[in-house]
Amino acid sequence: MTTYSKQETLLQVNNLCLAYNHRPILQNINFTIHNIVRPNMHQGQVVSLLGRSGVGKTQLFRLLAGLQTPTAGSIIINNNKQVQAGDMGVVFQHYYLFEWKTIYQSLLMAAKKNPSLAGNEKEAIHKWASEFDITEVLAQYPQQLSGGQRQRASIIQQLLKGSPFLLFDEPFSGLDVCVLDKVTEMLLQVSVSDELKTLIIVSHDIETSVAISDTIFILSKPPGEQAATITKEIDLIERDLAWHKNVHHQQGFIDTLEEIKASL
Ligand SMILES: Nc1ncnc2c1ncn2[C@@H]1O[C@H](COP(=O)(O)OP(=O)(O)OP(=O)(O)O)[C@@H](O)[C@H]1O
Repeated sequence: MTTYSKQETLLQVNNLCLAYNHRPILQNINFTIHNIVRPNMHQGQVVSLLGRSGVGKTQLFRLLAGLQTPTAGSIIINNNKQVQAGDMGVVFQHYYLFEWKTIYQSLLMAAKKNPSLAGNEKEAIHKWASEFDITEVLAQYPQQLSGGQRQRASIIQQLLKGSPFLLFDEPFSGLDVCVLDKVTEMLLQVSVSDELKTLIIVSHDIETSVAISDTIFILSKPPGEQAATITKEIDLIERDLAWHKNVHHQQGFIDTLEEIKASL
């Protein structure tokens, strides 16, 4: 079992509710993300929110991104600040990039928003571009890129902004197996780049999410209820399933997938 400790609270969701015209969609959502520390390791957090189609994942994603106001409850980051639009780096499913700007121009705009990069924007862009293999497309426009290249460019765009939180909407959907492997590797690389970097992945891809996360939260509707809530938290570290490569064949991994399927 890997040695680790859970330290300060990075994000706290308290009794979050959302309703449209008095129709409840999300009810009393509560969860906490802690800073996970392993001795001599740079280790961020990778958390997945899993749920069936239509259960309310996109609504929860929009609330976490600060793009939607809850009907009740709160999302607190940095101990006492209510989350607002712009606090989190948001990677949308369709990899939003400025179509009329080259990739380099878009990345430069993002880097200029990050005061800690002042004067070093160009170096930071080239470092991430080289690390994620998009150097050769920096001078091109988004429509000239493949889906995988667009995805990497839009992740780098958010990384350059420097937010400690990165929120991903369905990052694995529509990817072929080879690209999927690259994307999961890239996300893990991002998570170890900084101890306080927190990746929150909203997805319905159970297998990929379990393979790369340290914690899983299940969003589902309890029997007889109209609205969804977090019905289960699975600590993959406790199960010794986090931070291992090739975890797919372990019995604990297979059992966890079955458990999640039964809970959705
Ligand atoms: N603007 C809106 N007004 C009223 N109801 C809405 C609105 N937006 C979403 N909903 C409802 O909220 C519920 C959850 O939708 P949401 O898009 O969050 O689901 P999801 O889990 O992301 O689904 P999928 O995985 O299929 O994208 C649905 O019943 C939907 O009809």
